[in-house]
Amino acid sequence: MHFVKGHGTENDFVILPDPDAALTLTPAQVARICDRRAGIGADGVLRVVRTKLVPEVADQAGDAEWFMDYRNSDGSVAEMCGNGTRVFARYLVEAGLAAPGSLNLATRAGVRRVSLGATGDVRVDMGKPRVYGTSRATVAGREYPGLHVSMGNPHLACVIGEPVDGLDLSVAPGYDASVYPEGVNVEFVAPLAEPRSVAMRVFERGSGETRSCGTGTVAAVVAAAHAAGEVSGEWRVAVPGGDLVVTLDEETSFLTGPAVLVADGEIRDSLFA
Ligand SMILES: N[C@@H](CCC[C@H](N)C(=O)O)C(=O)O
Repeated sequence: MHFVKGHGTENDFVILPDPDAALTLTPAQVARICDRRAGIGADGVLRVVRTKLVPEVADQAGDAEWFMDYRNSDGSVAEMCGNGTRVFARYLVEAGLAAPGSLNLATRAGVRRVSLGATGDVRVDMGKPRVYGTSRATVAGREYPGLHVSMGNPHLACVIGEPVDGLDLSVAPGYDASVYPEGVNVEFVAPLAEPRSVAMRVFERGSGETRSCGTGTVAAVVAAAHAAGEVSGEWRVAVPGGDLVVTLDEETSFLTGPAVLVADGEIRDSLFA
């Protein structure tokens, strides 16, 4: 099985080209591929498959030729992955499966429009963030209030009054399972000195702490903007893996940043066994 490795601000993925939907990928296989010692290592898997061959999404995918089948590193399925869409689009262009410019991608959360050149940053229209009130995360016995934001997948974005570096995210933050029955991605967000600039760390559902999360950065900006009494504007989000730009307007949100492919290889059958 051919694979490509890529990342977006160090949120890293194993890309599995499966244009004809020949691959049945089990959660255990995904977890083995993503294992950083016994496998290739990644925060998640992006299976690249023709949308028309995936009945669960084909009906709502419009003209999106390619479906991003995203899996977390524990093998669980997620609705959306913002950095994943950017890396997926970079792969399509570099593989000659799409031309530079704008293209629609199918995801489990709906169609996302991605814009990119032959090289350089990738921008994705992430859709309108949905805010469902407030909730709380717990870290090391301390409670942090946050905003419940849906980016197609669930987020709890907590603006905190301290630097994010000091948080112990080696253990999953606690959350209210009655609010998030399917689990949640938890962001901790600290405003920086420059206007519209925040630092963020994230504990992702199904992957643990990662060095970046695209849907999480948009949720973080929604929470930071909400705290600042703003609803639109361009924000810089500093994550452990680099910098991303999030733009909010009344209708939608955009995520812009680097997406890089770093390796090609073959997975041996023994990893799938
Ligand atoms: N890293 C992703 C989000 C991946 C899915 C998430 N862990 C979930 O389960 O919802 C991103 O860049 O958005």
